Amino acid sequence: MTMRFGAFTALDNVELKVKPGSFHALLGENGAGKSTLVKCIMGYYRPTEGDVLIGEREREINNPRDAHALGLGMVYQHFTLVPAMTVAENLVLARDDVPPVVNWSKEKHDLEAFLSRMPFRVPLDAKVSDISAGERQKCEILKQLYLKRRFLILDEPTSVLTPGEADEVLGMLRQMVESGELTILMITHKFREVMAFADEVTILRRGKLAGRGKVSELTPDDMARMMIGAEQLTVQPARTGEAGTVRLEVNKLVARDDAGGLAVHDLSLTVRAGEIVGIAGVSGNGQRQLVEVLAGQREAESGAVRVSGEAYSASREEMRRHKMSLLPEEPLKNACVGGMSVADNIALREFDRAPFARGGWWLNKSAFRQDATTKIGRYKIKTRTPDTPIASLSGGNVQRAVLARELGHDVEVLIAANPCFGLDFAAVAQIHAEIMAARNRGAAVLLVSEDLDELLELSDRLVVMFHGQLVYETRASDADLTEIGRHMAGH
Ligand SMILES: Nc1ncnc2c1ncn2[C@@H]1O[C@H](COP(=O)(O)OP(=O)(O)OP(=O)(O)O)[C@@H](O)[C@H]1O
Repeated sequence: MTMRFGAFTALDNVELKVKPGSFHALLGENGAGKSTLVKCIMGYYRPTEGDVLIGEREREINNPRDAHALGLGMVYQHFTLVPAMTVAENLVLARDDVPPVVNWSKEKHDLEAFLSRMPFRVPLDAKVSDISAGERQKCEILKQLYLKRRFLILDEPTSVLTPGEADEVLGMLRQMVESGELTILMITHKFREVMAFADEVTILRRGKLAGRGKVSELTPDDMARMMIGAEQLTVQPARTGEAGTVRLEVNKLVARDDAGGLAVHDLSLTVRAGEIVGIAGVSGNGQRQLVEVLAGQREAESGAVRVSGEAYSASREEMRRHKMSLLPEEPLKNACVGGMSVADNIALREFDRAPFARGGWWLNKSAFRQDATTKIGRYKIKTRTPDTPIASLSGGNVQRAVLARELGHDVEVLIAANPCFGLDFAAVAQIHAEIMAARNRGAAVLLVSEDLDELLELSDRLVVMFHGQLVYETRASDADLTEIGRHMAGH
């Protein structure tokens, strides 16, 4: 299969073979072409050249409906269920043949019968907004099975799950594969998952087939080599220096969520210069709203934030004065303008100052482009040109572009929310190294993450957030995982 976007070749004569009744992993760096390949299979894109064969027969897949009719289904990284509806409503209404009047008692009866054949159960009458991330992902998978799709493509299905939930969901899928009910193609960045659950692996590098084989005959090192070729991994600097004075101070902060519920409740926290404070917690416990208040994207109801001793209201001028940087989650949505170029997005913080602007209004576009070109090189952003719209970059490369903008200069306060979500291991190594280097240079870092390993690796101090409050605090070096897990679950 070959797929060109204009003059750019995203997939170059790639071959992928998935055996029936197998669990196949698809690996590759950010921008390697994984999503493009599966979108071609699912009929979202029409490949420039190449075919999809199912059971050795060439098949015409012009749109996702054709793919569904052939039994192909896709589960995404983010949830697609309607939160305000029940699980049963979500399942029934996803069908192509929903009758104009639904006989719910019959449908429920049929659903119960369907569930009794499945290796895992979900609460049919619960509202999707009330169930955990693990249960939601199980529902997404059940929905595909309910719609009679027997070849499932999973695009990083565990990135919103805790390691325990991920193992549970993948373990159940593995059982279904072993019993011959299902075939799976899974995009992932986690070698642990590949080693534990997959039979075979295909590896892409820069749009080309870089390797494939049986997982039992490969080590994570072999796979990493095929993924990155001769590129060098960034080495993480050692932790140096002691924490200094308080830089960021949050005092009795109260903030509400969009529905008016209390999301952040009387929260107080300090972060010192040269210190990384990690916030652990299951997503949905107020972390997002806390970061939004610090980023100036949400009004606090009460409480105060101080930066370097001064009152702080998240204005652009204050952020500039205090050298604050932000790495929010979902960077394309929260930190970029999708239709604008990579260069313009990189310049968003500084565009109205010299050398990018003169007299406050004349914008020097060539200065934008020059600065962007340097940062594109330094942060290894895979983009055709600095003028390419940022929305057409792969997810990992959007993240790198935001990183280049936010960390490409002096930083005194850094607020990062799930900064490595969806990134390949080389990018994770680079971002972790950048965050540690900023800390070592004296920045105060607040790191919100759902990845406990990341928090333990980077933090000096760790706090647990539950129901909008900080319920536990420990030095990362003394952290006890069971204790942290207990507090994350609210016990
Ligand atoms: N609609 C599009 N228009 C132009 N270029 C695109 C489009 N979609 C993808 N690309 C380019 O194709 C390349 C492969 O992107 P793709 O999303 O397939 O990567 P990926 O391996 O899934 O990466 P990630 O792990 O970051 O999700 C990238 O360089 C991207 O910029």
